[in-house]
Amino acid sequence: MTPPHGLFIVLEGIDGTGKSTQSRQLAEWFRDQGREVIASREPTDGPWGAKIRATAATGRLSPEEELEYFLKDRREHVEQLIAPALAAGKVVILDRYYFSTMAYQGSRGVDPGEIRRQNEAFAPVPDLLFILDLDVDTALSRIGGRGDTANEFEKHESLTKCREIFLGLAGEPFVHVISSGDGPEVVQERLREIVAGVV
Ligand SMILES: Nc1ncnc2c1ncn2[C@@H]1O[C@H](COP(=O)(O)OP(=O)(O)OP(=O)(O)O)[C@@H](O)[C@H]1O
Ligand SMILES: Cc1cn([C@H]2C[C@H](O)[C@@H](COP(=O)(O)O)O2)c(=O)[nH]c1=O
Repeated sequence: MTPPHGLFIVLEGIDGTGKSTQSRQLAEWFRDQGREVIASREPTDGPWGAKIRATAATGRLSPEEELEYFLKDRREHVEQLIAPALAAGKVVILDRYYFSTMAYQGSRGVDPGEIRRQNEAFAPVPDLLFILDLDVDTALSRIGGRGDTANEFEKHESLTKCREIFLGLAGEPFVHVISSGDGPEVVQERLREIVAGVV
């Protein structure tokens, strides 16, 4: 029997907008419907992802070095997890992908269009991209409420630029900007309504 067509969903947005919360709930929803789901995140928990995460505390690399590390991490992620899962007809839900590279390394001066070109040379474009949108002050307060202190990637000025780059993607057919200012249940219902329209 031919497996169902894989479905590739990405959640993006600045730190604290609820990506991890929504990804978990969306994965649970699909599993309740009997679909096989691969939920993952970037930076990954692999060697390159670990190197990147370490810099959140020790101090960031140059924008160019960060870009190279994220590309290396993502190539492994696509080859080892994303592509095989989609080929097997699974649902893949990512908490961050190359649109974060466009936003975060773009906010440091690397051309977002060039970042997108380099990534789309090997990384599949998702079927759905949800951009969770929230003002920076509220996002940072949620990070504090989570018990974390803002790290080197979570500076107000850079997150403001990141948010602008994310919102610049609005209007593309696979992109949906979702305000995450409402409660998590309300946000999840909005995601499910859009997903239900394409599955
Ligand atoms: N809609 C919401 N309303 C209020 N609080 C929320 C909402 N969604 C998530 N939160 C809370 O905000 C904090 C950040 O949520 P979460 O970790 O899911 O965000 P994130 O986008 O994954 O953050 P990061 O990018 O830093 O990992 C958590 O404490 C979470 O419980
Ligand atoms: C994929 C990706 C991520 N980042 C940044 C964004 C975050 O501040 C950190 C860690 O991500 P998490 O959601 O807090 O786990 O990494 C980036 O700069 N570039 C990227 O491509």
